[in-house]
Amino acid sequence: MDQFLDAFPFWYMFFNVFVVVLSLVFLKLFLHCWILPVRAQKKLGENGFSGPPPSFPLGNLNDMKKLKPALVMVENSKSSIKINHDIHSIALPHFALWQQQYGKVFVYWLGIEPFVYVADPEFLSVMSKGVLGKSWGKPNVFKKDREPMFGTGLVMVEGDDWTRHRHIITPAFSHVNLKAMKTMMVESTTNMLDRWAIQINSGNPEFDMENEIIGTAGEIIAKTSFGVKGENGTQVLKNLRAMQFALFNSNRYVGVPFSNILAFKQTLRARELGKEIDDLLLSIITERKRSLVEGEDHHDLLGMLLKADKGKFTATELVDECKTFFFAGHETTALALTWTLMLLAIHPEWQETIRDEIRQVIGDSEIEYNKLAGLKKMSWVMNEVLRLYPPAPNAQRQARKNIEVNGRLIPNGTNIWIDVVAMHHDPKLWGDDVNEFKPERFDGDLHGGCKNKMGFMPFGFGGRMCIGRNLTTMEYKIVLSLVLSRFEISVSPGYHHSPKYMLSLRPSYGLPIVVRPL
Ligand code: HEM
Repeated sequence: MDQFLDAFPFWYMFFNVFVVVLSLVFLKLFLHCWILPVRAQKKLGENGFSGPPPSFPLGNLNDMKKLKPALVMVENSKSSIKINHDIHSIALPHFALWQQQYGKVFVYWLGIEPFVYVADPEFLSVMSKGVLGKSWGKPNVFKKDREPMFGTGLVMVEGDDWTRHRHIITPAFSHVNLKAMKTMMVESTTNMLDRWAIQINSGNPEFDMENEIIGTAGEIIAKTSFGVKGENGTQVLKNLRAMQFALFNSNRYVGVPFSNILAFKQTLRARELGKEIDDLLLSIITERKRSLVEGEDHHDLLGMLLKADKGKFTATELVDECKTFFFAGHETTALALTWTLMLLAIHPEWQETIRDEIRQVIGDSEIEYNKLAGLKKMSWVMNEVLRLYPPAPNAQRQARKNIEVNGRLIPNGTNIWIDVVAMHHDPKLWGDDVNEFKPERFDGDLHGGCKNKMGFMPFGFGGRMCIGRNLTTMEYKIVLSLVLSRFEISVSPGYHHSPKYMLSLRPSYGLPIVVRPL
């Protein structure tokens, strides 16, 4: 070997450079995967953050995977079905267990990423106050993982970029603009209900409501975001759903070094679909820009953005915002409606109350946007559903510098995991009836009587509160009004109540509902 290297000085030099580069790569990996996490763990420990002991390289992922979501007993008697809504330990058993051991604020690890778990609204309100609030970004580990879904859309951007995006996008969600979307929502919902009527007439009154509503909500969000018309639109919708499936219907190890290689097939598939979606959306945007010059109007979010934007967004940013609207607004709204149908199906008295209100406020005429605000009891029901079954069951942040909260230092780079389900089901915040379906708790109280205002946060908190909440409320009220005006619903005996966490909070086995025309 030495003779070979002496004879070939070039190879000798190359070998040396290769060894140095390889050593540097190993050193960087060692620093990133071992030294920094160990240092972070030590610092967090010194600041009083304890938690379940992590192992390398999975952190606490194995403990989390071991504790599987359980099935809740559904009491089925002749007259009624009783369902237990105490779901925290069902959907998130690891957090319920660790909370008992370490309290409402503790540290756990996703791979080599430390997460401070927070289920204490007091802690949350201190950490998100004023200047402190600006010190938080979105976890890099999720930005990378969800890049094909959100890119640099509003959900993921931070700092000055976030201010710019939010400023440009906010007017698109104004009441005037939302009003123009009513027809699209009524049209898609009526098509679904007409299909139901045909199926019931053919002798099959049972529907998987999760499927039904997700399909219709997907169509609505695609129409209201970027106009789903034509082949391009339908293809985008299909690809968007396939990408979400590729990313989240698999066993992935977020936070574990090289986990992308472990889930190579899914990652590749998501990237391929992402590329196709980007190309399709780009062609829709180019076409829209052309038709805008010709004075054509489009009453969807993209149309409104293009009109207001006047070149402030690049084409890539517009593509990312369209994807963001779809992913942030599609399943969340669909699941709010799905859980509502489950709860109303087991509470026929509330079906009747809401139906009366619809008769009084809307009557037999066509739904008008301005009348939706008058559906007050429906708003209570919506809030109560979002409390018991929040479609966005957590929020995450990452410290962009060393931050002190209540005298405890959270080191730069530490992630925060806010457990919304835990806070929404905490008897100390809501009282002994916390797990009962009681929409009237929101009568005259936007926080439903919660002892701490931060304890109820279905749409997030602070400046990053959901930008689509008015759109969602409008869609929710339109779909529910149309459903309850034509049908009454009950839960099928085949329903298994087992809410599970998969990005959103969803039924594990669908939601079979029996539908009867009124
Ligand atoms: C029931 C329905 C919905 C729920 C429960 C929901 C929930 C949330 C939550 C919790 C956040 C804050 C996330 C965080 O702090 O990290 C958020 C942000 C966001 N939501 Fe929604 N959302 C819903 C519907 C929608 C709809 C219909 C759209 C758009 C069409 C939308 C678009 C967004 C966007 C763009 C953000 C990021 C806002 C920002 O960071 O400035 N959401 N949503």
